[in-house]
Amino acid sequence: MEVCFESLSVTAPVTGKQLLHDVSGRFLPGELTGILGPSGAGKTTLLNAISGYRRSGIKGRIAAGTRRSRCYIGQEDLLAPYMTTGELMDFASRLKLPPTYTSKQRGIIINELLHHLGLEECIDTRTECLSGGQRKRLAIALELISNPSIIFLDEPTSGLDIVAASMLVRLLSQLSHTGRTIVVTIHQPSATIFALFDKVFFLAGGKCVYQGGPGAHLVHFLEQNNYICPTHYNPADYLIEIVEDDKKAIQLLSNAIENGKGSWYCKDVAKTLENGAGDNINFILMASDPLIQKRSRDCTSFWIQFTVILSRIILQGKRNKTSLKIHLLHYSICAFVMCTLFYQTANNGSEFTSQLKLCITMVLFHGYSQQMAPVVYYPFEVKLLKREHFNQWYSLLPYYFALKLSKIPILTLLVWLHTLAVYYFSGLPWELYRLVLFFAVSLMTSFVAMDLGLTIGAIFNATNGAIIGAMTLAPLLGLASYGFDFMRTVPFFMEFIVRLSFMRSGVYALVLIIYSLGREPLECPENIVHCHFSDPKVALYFLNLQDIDIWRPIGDLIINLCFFWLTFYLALKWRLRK
Ligand SMILES: Nc1ncnc2c1ncn2[C@@H]1O[C@H](COP(=O)(O)OP(=O)(O)OP(=O)(O)O)[C@@H](O)[C@H]1O
Repeated sequence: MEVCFESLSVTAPVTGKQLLHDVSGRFLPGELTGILGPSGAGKTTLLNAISGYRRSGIKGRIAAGTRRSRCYIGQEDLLAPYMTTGELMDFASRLKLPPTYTSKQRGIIINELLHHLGLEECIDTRTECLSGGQRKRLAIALELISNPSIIFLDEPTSGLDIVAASMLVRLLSQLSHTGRTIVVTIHQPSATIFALFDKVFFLAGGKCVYQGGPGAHLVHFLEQNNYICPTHYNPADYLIEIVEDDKKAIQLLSNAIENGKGSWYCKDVAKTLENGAGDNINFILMASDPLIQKRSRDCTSFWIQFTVILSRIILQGKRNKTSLKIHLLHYSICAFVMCTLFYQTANNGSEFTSQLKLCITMVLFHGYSQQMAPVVYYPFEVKLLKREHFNQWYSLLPYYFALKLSKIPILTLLVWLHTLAVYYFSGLPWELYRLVLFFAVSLMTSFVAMDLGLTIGAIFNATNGAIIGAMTLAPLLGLASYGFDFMRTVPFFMEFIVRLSFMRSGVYALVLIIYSLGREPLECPENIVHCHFSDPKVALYFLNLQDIDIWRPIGDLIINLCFFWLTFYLALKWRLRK
């Protein structure tokens, strides 16, 4: 399958700056094509536009196979952590190959690919322990499982030494000669790497300054335009130096090659595009080679995707013992501190404010613990999701449900242990329904906070997310503790506003659990004269909660939970479309 594009322009979304100016080109099957040019020339912009990775601000016509027939491997080495090469290959093969393939057949394909890409000895090595070159090769091996006919790679040699870089490009060259169209961007290739390309597409200042064969063709083209490449000089280096030193050269060479259209094999680009071109961008669905399509992922059901993704998350969770230990330590320390602070205060009629503080501290602890962690770790996972989803590994819905389900067991256990300790040592009555409700409210608060954190992590990067996360918590907490000492005079509209805070709902629910549900009078120490809050009804009256049913704040929490489930899903959807 070939890739061709005509009069392609790309503008930056906010500034409106034009990044590519009406470039045209054609990349043929069975060839390795390099998009070259100085830094900032627009190589990544072009690759992202023709691969479909970028969708906004594009004008022109593009034909680049179907979404299933192409894959994109970005500059960052995005590989799922805590998995070995073999496990990751198996994970990808279960998603990408039709379910009719037996594990033996999948194993044969995996071994063949690992052998071909020189990764056999790394089969039991964890992805985070692989070298830079091995990581790049694994990223390619993973995509090759579905046998794509077009592969786009952004700067695959970045971070590699010259030997590893040449090895990788040689491998790409071999892969392209099996009938695939492989397009890579490379900043400034060495002479050895340059010679491995079948075709090169030079960009400078967002314009095409050369398209065609490397070596003699390029030298000849330069000579025709009065640029004589010195003998024994890498023509790629020479062209980059020309366009960097002399800005007029960009216009001159771009005119000579008609901004990409002038190359002999580009003459019939328009004809190819005629088959299905639209007004703006249009990915023409080209006839697919049945042999190439044989292994493509097209029939893994929701259930298969869900179970495979869930098993990966569980495996990663089991391997990431540090995270589990940190969580256990955090919950244990906080439980110890809270047990000490509120020791036997929940059954003491003279400790009314301590009981309120207990409720606020519980909600603050669960809210803060569960919101801030995803804000920091989730942005990396979103990048991985984006790449795997773009390359058609799985759909969003099975991923979403697998992720949500995977969070339940550990969080439930942590919250249960914490609640049990605080409940017992604070002196709350040992009644099953009260304990279960106290735990349920703590758990719901944790889940709402986690979904809020995941939503922020899905939208923002870790730096901005940490700021937004902290900024969101502050008003929510402010609303949670607002007006407890003047509750009877709180205006109606403020009552409505405070209900928007899930933390407030959590605090209300805990207060009602402590004082309602047929609570017996609290004990009063002998030396205390005024102990009117020993009567739970007085406490509820003071807080203006005497007529509020316990299910109202719990209902508010459930509404918040549903709202943030939806928000998180929509945030992911938006991020994947962006
Ligand atoms: N969103 C944006 N807003 C404004 N300018 C942008 C935006 N994205 C890219 N650019 C600019 O477009 C130009 C091309 O960027 P691009 O990343 O495609 O370059 P490149 O050739 O891949 O560079 P490098 O080899 O250094 O990665 C650069 O000057 C860059 O600053």
